Amino acid sequence: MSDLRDPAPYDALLLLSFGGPEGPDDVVPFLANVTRGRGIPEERLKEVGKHYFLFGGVSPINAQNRALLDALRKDLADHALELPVYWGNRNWAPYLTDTLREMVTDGHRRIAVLATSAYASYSGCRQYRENLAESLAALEAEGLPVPRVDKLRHYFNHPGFVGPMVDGVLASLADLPEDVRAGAHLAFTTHSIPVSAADTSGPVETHGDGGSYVAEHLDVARLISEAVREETGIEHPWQLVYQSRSGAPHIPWLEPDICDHLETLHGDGVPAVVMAPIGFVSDHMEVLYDLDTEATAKAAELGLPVRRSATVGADPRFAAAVRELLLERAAAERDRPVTPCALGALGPSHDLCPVGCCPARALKPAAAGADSPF
Ligand SMILES: CC1=C(CCC(=O)O)c2cc3nc(cc4[nH]c(cc5[nH]c(cc1n2)c(C)c5CCC(=O)O)c(CCC(=O)O)c4C)C(CCC(=O)O)=C3C
Ligand SMILES: [Fe+2]
Repeated sequence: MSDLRDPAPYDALLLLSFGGPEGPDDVVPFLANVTRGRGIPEERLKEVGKHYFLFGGVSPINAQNRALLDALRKDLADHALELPVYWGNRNWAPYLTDTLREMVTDGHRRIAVLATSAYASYSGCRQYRENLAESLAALEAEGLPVPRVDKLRHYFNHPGFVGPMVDGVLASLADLPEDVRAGAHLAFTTHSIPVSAADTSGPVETHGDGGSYVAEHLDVARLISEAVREETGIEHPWQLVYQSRSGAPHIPWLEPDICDHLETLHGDGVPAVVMAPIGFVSDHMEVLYDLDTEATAKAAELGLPVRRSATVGADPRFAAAVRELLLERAAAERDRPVTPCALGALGPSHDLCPVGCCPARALKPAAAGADSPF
């Protein structure tokens, strides 16, 4: 087998996600799981609960993950790779510990993990690694074998992630009324995080200089806007903005918020805006509520035409990218030479988070990093 067709040493793939409620009775226990020990104000929780109830208590994230599972299984089968794919979540069923227990019981010992979070940050990377460590510790306490888990690198700049978003922005531009299309601005949005978390995101070398989180998003935004310009011949002005802020108001988070940004653009006479949620792998509740509901209502109030571009979701190009990431990492684990695939100025992200990468407020064991206890 050529080096890039052999999944060994991996014997299974785990899709690791956030999880979300599947009905009204799930909403409060789900939010309790998410916020365990995190000091999110009561007011904010009530508000976010309302967002879920507005959609019948059902988060879109689980259906998105089921579709991605199907796409991954199809892609692997189409490439004659017999690697089983499992799914586990940090905050709702199927829970990560239960899935890992099932994987170990099925005989798997060397697991590649794809997290549905493309960028470096505490919330998007280390928190997933902490949850992996907790689940592995639970298996150990049950007397079960502890598998080795390797988290696949951040894929924000992989062509299989960027390409579908370029198509999404082009489709949204085409959907705008013709008279405002050429003047449209692109507003790339991502989850706001505390400025202190942004500044310490990624490896220690990037800390204090704004961190990896913002740099990675800026690279993706630039890649998408350049590809759009190449396709349309028009240079649409763009900016990276934020959404879904939580936490106490006196703590600084990344700004501006998308709604304030829409107001500013409207005040500047901008005729239309495409909102591109590059920070989200699929249509999460943040996309459905904060953009499609709240920001879209804000734009209507201003009389500003807006469109929200598609997330990557279960695009077959993304499924293929996951296979490529796995095969590249498998070859690297076998000490074979590989050239990791990445676009943009930052290059391929690290395979193993170094010590101090995306630090937590309180140090906890984290798996799949240089200082993993497993
Ligand atoms: C960077 C980032 C991502 C992207 C990376 C990734 O995808 O993981 C992400 C994803 C998600 N966040 C989600 C939901 C929530 N996040 C919360 C709270 C927070 N998120 C934060 C950051 C992020 N979050 C932060 C800094 C907080 C503050 C509290 C804390 O420091 O922990 C809260 C509590 C209430 C609130 O504050 O909003 C909820 C309910 C869902 C599920 C949505 C669905 O159901 O479709 C998803 C995919
Ligand atoms: Fe990290």
